[in-house]
Amino acid sequence: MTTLALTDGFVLTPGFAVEKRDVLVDADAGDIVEVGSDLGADADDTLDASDGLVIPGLVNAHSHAAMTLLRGYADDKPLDAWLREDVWPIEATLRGSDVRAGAELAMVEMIRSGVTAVGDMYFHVGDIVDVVDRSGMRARVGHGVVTVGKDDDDAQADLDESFHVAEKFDGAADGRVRTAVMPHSLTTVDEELLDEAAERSREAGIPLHFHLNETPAEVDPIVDEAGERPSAYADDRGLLRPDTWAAHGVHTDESEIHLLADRGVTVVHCPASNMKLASGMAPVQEMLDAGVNVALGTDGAASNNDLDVFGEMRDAAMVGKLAADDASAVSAESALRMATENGANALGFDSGRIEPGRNADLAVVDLDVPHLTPHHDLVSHLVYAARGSDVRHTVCDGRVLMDDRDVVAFDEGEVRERAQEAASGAVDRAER
Ligand SMILES: N[C@@H](CCSC[C@H]1O[C@@H](n2cnc3c(=O)[nH]cnc32)[C@H](O)[C@@H]1O)C(=O)O
Ligand SMILES: [Zn+2]
Repeated sequence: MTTLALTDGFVLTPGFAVEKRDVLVDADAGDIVEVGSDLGADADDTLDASDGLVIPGLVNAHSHAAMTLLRGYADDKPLDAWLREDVWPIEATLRGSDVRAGAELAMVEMIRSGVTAVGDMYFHVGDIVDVVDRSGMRARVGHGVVTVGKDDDDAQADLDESFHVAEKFDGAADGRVRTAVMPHSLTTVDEELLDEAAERSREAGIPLHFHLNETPAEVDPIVDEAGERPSAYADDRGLLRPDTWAAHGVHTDESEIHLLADRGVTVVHCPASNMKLASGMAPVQEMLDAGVNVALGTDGAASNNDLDVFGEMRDAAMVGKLAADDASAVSAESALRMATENGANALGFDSGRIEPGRNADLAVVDLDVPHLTPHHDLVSHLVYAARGSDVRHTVCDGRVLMDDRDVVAFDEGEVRERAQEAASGAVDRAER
């Protein structure tokens, strides 16, 4: 066993107490071995966590990582117009090498801000898997299926591709990559193909991920045509299961909240994206009260516009209070739980809590800065005052991905250059 000790820091316990401890990790197995005192002396390697707080690596449960290429390309528009007029036309020009460049930029950005696991829906998934593998991160990935506007053969082929991708890449990167089948949404995939997605994925034991109730335009047509709320429609298709995680859940009524809770579905709250596209406010505190597993996601960088999950925690807490007209709604503790344990549950990873036997997915936040002083309550600081750039070290699966703000796997300058080139090339092709 090769061991790594994170020494001399404070550690966030599963109960969200903060204790002065070392964390000993099995770098081969990728697990946490022990949380205790004086564990550095016998370890093969050490990572200095002094003046730092060791937290579970954050989980970005809904993203389109390669959309970093479109950051700042089209802003200040609502979802439907933004997708149809700007995003989809330029995405149509993206090649595998572009998606790779965008994913590299995303992984560097996420590692720098202490994210160790991401749920990602996109295309050219093989390229994304390759980048995840090299980055050292953990991911649950899938091919997003859109069937509206396609003939039957093309629609079927897109769904088949999602299954092909899910089967081919599951367990890649020494098991750090897991997969799911990902119909884009209930309104962009035809009913029969949603039925097929549900049935085949259930038989094959593959999880499901889709956008749910992001805007009224994703709700009203279903209510009009099927005569029921979208979550009931999804349930009739067999899409609501404990291994389902759905993004957004903004326009979700009380009956749906109880249905989602009952079926064990995770809802990924994406507060920045929901604010920026003016999609609305998800009933987060109501979902938490009903027992829904609520996680956090950035969504793509083109609707956020960064991949900093500290920002999502703060936004979730702030806007959650505003929407509930209650300053006690979406507490710091619940926002932090969403970004750690709940996110890990959503993606099916044994991470999100610092205790022996769990995945050694960790981040060390530098506390030695003005905006995190004084130390009344470090959970409060993580949610209300910290930002991604406060992360000093990132560890995933027992390996150091960022050491003292130096991302190990990538040359950041080269990554930024490749992303800039890919983005410019895509714009040229889209506007030609
Ligand atoms: N196979 C599909 C791609 C689906 S990937 C997932 C899609 O979700 C899109 N997307 C990004 N953010 C959002 C959002 O907030 N709501 C809905 N879709 C989004 C993203 O641009 C991407 O096209 C195709 O060829 O068009
Ligand atoms: Zn999305």
